[in-house]
Amino acid sequence: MKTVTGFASATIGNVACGFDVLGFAITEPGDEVILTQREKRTDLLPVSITSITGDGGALPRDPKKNTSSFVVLKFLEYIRTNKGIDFEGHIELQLKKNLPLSSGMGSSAASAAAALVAANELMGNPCSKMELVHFAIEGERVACGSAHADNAAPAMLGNFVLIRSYNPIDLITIPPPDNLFCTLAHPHIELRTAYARSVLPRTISLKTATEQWGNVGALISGLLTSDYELIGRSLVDAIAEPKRAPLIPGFYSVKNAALEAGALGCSIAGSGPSIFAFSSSYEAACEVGEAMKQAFSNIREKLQSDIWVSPVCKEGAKII
Ligand SMILES: Nc1ncnc2c1ncn2[C@@H]1O[C@H](COP(=O)(O)OP(=O)(O)OP(=O)(O)O)[C@@H](O)[C@H]1O
Ligand SMILES: N[C@@H](CCO)C(=O)O
Repeated sequence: MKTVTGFASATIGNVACGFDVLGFAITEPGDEVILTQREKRTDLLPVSITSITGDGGALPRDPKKNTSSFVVLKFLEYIRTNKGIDFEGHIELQLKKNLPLSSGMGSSAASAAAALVAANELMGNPCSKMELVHFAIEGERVACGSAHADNAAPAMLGNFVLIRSYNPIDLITIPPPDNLFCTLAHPHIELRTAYARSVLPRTISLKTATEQWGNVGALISGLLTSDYELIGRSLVDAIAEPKRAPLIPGFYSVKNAALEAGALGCSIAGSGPSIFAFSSSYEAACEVGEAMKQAFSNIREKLQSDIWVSPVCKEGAKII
């Protein structure tokens, strides 16, 4: 019997202007997946879920429906076909769900990335993280019907990750500037990614597209040159934010509070309802967090929120 624990942290997709093509990881919170290898298969499938904590009973226990176990099944198929490793035993999976569901914090991707590094370790590390990330991305299809990579890729690889192409997958990791800090405000409501995607426009005008790709290019340049002012000016989303803001009570009040408190920029984290902001020091990011929390509690709905202040995580999914 061998036991391994994988950890992967929350991630923030889109980063304002990079809808489905840009995301980054923060250092905490994150999901933990504990895998225990048994010699004998105890089920038809080689993976079974023995416990899930922290989800209030909301997540599927069927191994084909939970992202954590689904990606391990895909990984085992892959190493059998491509690496000549035919695993005949059984894997018991325990999921410690520390990330809130439908939060915009990449909850489903964190479970998948944590499970994959643990499974890879159990099997003697036959795959690189660049190989594993493909399964994590497929896990997103199980979670919300779309295999977007802007949570799964940074959950696995850390840093900022730019998805240059989906077909074939071409991922570019971008290390963060040294003094960039993220404030993440998670209001206590849920917004399902599938629904938040359904409100988006199917087509956009050339004017909107021009504005958006100008900002994506400038944001990448700002990250690579540690130009904090440019990073701030580029955090503009002309496509998703205007459509999703009405789904998040108090979105503009919280965004304005963050900017007034000195944030470089602020937008929706992934598909929401969480909201993120960047600052150029830890102290500034903490002040921004207080302002965001206060603003959520001041709106008509008086929303409670959790605040995290974090640098960008450079490590990605890991064994703990
Ligand atoms: N291990 C898992 N963790 C979280 N959600 C899972 C997991 N496995 C399956 N799901 C399914 O994914 C859905 C949650 O997905 P959703 O994409 O809305 O949340 P999220 O991962 O927090 O999203 P976001 O990318 O916006 O942060 C739920 O329907 C849930 O059943
Ligand atoms: N890019 C995805 C991220 C989901 O967290 C979306 O905006 O729908």
